[in-house]
Amino acid sequence: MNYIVINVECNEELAEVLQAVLGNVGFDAFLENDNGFEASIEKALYNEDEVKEALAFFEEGVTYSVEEQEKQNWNKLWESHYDPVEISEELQIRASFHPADPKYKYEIVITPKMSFGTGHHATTTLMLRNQLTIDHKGKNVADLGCGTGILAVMSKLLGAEQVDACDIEDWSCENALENAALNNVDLRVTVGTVHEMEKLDEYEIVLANINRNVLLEEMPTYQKLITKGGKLLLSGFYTEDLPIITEKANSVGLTYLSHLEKDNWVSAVFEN
Ligand SMILES: C[S@@+](CC[C@H](N)C(=O)[O-])C[C@H]1O[C@@H](n2cnc3c(N)ncnc32)[C@H](O)[C@@H]1O
Repeated sequence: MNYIVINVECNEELAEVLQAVLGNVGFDAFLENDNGFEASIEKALYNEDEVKEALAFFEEGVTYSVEEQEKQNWNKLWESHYDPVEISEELQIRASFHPADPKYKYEIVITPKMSFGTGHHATTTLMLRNQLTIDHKGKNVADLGCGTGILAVMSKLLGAEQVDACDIEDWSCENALENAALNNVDLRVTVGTVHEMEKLDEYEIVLANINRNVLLEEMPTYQKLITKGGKLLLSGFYTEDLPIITEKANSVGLTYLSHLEKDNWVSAVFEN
């Protein structure tokens, strides 16, 4: 399978914004470098006009080039650039080629490949930080849009009993299972959306780091998936979208509890 990779040269501030813009037109893997970042998308999903239109607004201070790459090359590139990330004093995310660091209570080892969820993106960081504040012991957890499976693995490290994960991309599901094995935990992983998960079980904790529109559309199903008193952790949307997300959550019977912010991204906690 081939991928379209856009190499964007810009400053750090713009990189955050542009990654979000490209995320909205389907790009789902981002690799930062000294001059900006690279973003990739499966070739079949790439729409050149849509991308040109999205980037036209940012002509000043941004240059970019587009190339086609094979999946394998992208993975090699990723590995050579991947640094460990400290999420909190307790938690570090690293690759298997980095040494373990005993100063952390929790470590998650990730081989990211093409999937989103390396710990480098603000939304992943915020979800993990929210998870660290929630009691997972003995609970059933669903991770919707699992990417690398990083949040699902975290749930297991925090003592969850059963963790089910799903993603619409089959390569993410494969990668989540690979990462589960790297961290010596068991996950059940399904290709598909929350509608597949509905058939499996009910959950005391539901995690969904996807995007604003998907969250708004799927919110009624999230509510049905969560046991009474259970928690819903959401991310993938900006600070200015917190009111509309909260309004939708309230309309299906979920109560806002708290939220964290980083680089204009949010992760919010709701209760059923
Ligand atoms: C922002 S990434 C989050 C990855 C990981 N959970 C994390 O927190 O870093 C969103 C993931 O959701 C997947 N996705 C997009 N729409 C989805 C949907 N409706 N249902 C399930 N997964 C979806 C994408 O393929 C992508 O892997």
